[in-house]
Amino acid sequence: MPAQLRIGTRGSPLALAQAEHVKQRLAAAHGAQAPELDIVVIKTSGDLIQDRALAEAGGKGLFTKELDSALERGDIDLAVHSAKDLPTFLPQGLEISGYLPREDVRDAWISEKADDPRALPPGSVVGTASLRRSAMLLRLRPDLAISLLRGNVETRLAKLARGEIDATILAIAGLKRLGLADRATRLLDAADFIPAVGQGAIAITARRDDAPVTAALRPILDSATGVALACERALLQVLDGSCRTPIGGHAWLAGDALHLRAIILRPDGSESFATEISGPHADAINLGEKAARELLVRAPPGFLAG
Ligand SMILES: NCc1[nH]cc(CCC(=O)O)c1CC(=O)O
Repeated sequence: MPAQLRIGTRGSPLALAQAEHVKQRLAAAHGAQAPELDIVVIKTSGDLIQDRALAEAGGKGLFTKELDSALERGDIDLAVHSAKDLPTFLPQGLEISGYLPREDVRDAWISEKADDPRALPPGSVVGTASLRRSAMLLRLRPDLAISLLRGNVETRLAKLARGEIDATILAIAGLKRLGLADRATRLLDAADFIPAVGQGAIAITARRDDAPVTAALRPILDSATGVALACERALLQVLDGSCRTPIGGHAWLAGDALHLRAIILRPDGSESFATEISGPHADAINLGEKAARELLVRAPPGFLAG
């Protein structure tokens, strides 16, 4: 057991809450033998960039690059991420050690104007920076206006409170971790509002060759979440969508069977392709890849180019 574990995290309130959660889990799992646990905040370029075009140009790695470097340099021993924000590929020397047990994967609808997207008055403005949420909303309600809404969860809720937008959609997992679950007006059914790959799961990355850290993490990691995430991430990897492609993917275990629901959409919601697939959990990666290939065959050429 290492004498000390430095837990790297971004500095947003959600990231800090997740790092604190990991720290508590480690403390509880190791009891009196627990190493000294220190949270180390790392500033990432994604936190500094408020402009969506720039953020898109940088891709998802924007939120993880500095954490990766800190791990590689040995400034931290593990890094805590929202699985949803992890890019498909990590630098060579790093790996996903695993995931904490997954939270509720669903999206939460938040609005005082209507308790469901279908009931919102025509032409209402919904704030979201997520292409997936925007495309799924427009699929249901092409008349709605989407307002780009960057910033952390609190910023978004403040814009809603000031009436700058009529509704927003956020992951219930994030709201729960921030103690804000009571803001949710309703939880959207994951079967027709398919969550993002990784939504609701906290991932831990570490150096690939760091056996003591990996061993210290083992008791807090959840294998069922690992199976579901391996499937979802295989889907994403084969789809290889640009960061401008709306993609939903949700896998879950029921007994020994693994189920996967996946969707790709045009950003304006005018066209979408969805699939559902099941199989033994040992085939997690194959199932994800198979679903992705099916979607690629059905969609017209260039669909994923955005
Ligand atoms: N991209 C931002 C982000 N990354 C993870 C979460 C929520 C927590 C989760 O999905 O695990 C959020 C905010 C949101 O989508 O509402």
